[in-house]
Amino acid sequence: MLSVQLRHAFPGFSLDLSFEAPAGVTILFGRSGSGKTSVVNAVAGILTPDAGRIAVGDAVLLDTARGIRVRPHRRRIGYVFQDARLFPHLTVRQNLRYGAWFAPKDAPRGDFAGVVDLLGIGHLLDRRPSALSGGETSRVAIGRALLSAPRLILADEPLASLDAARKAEILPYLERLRDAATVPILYVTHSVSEAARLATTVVALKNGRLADLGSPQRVLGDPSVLPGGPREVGALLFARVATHHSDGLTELDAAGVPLFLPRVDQPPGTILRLRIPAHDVILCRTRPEGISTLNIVPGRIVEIRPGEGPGALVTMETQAGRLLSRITRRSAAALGLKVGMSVHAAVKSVAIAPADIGPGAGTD
Ligand SMILES: Nc1ncnc2c1ncn2[C@@H]1O[C@H](COP(=O)(O)OP(=O)(O)OP(=O)(O)O)[C@@H](O)[C@H]1O
Repeated sequence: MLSVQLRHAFPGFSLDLSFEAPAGVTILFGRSGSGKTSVVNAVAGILTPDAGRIAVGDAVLLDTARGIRVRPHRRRIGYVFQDARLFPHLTVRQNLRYGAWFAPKDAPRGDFAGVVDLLGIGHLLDRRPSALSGGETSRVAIGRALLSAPRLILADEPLASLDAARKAEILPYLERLRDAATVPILYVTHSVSEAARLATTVVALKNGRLADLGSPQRVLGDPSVLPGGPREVGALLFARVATHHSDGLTELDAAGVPLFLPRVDQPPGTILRLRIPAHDVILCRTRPEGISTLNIVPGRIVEIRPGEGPGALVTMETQAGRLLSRITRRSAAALGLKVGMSVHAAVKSVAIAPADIGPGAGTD
């Protein structure tokens, strides 16, 4: 468990927040300038706040009241950067071992073979960084961080500079890391898809304050804390891969509700999380007929939240989980939508982007 309490004043900006990050991935989320990097810098020891306490388990890294301030290189933090910063003159194996070199003698030794296997880099061990693709370089850098016997992993927008194809290549390894790592991972991103794929917990920041903290299902459904506002709001559902059909569709089972998606390359039985953007969900008063949409999910309205513009966000409780639909207020009025009303949500199979689907169980 990482515990962070910070108070700091920059000219024109102040940070005042506290949160606890359990094992798994804690996504630090917020608009540009909300204070994410300042929090990361304080945890890393680059920024000494006016007041604060930072601890990982029993290890106190900072306690201004007690005059404790562990120096950055002694904090035992594994960093995963945007640019991987491998040593060009060392092989992959030597780069990985370099991580362990600086681990304290009494720290638990990282499991070299296990980390190599987790990241799928066994065939790269004798190569130099110049002979690696960008995605492979990132995986080696993650391995090096893991082998430094860290108490905590800090990842500051590690995928921000990569194109979509490379992100898609690395995200599965980060998912494996989330499920395998025993230490907390504090992960900064602006991307709601990345947050939905990886988060165990989401910490949302606004103007240097904690705006919300909780499960990705809940926090990613609140437009007021998302960096992109209502355009990014969506539901996070959990479903099991049931069958791959011969026409290229994969059938999922979301708590008994069948959902059809374009083929998802995961074996039957795998639990998936899928983000369903609210703007892709159509609401119908009655079960729609004669439409092309394959996924029709019955539910009950539990909230109607008018937006600042012409839109409204409707939350439905369904057997598959909470679904969100962004419609116009005009449509809400025309349909006479009210809390408690039974409705049907229609979700096109192809509306759910591959980047919004990944393995991972729920966190509630
Ligand atoms: N050393 C500093 N001196 C003065 N102001 C600072 C300093 N460091 C950060 N700030 C201010 O603190 C605020 C938060 O910055 P921070 O970099 O933590 O935000 P962020 O959420 O990480 O933003 P981004 O997503 O753009 O990286 C900004 O307004 C920034 O200008």
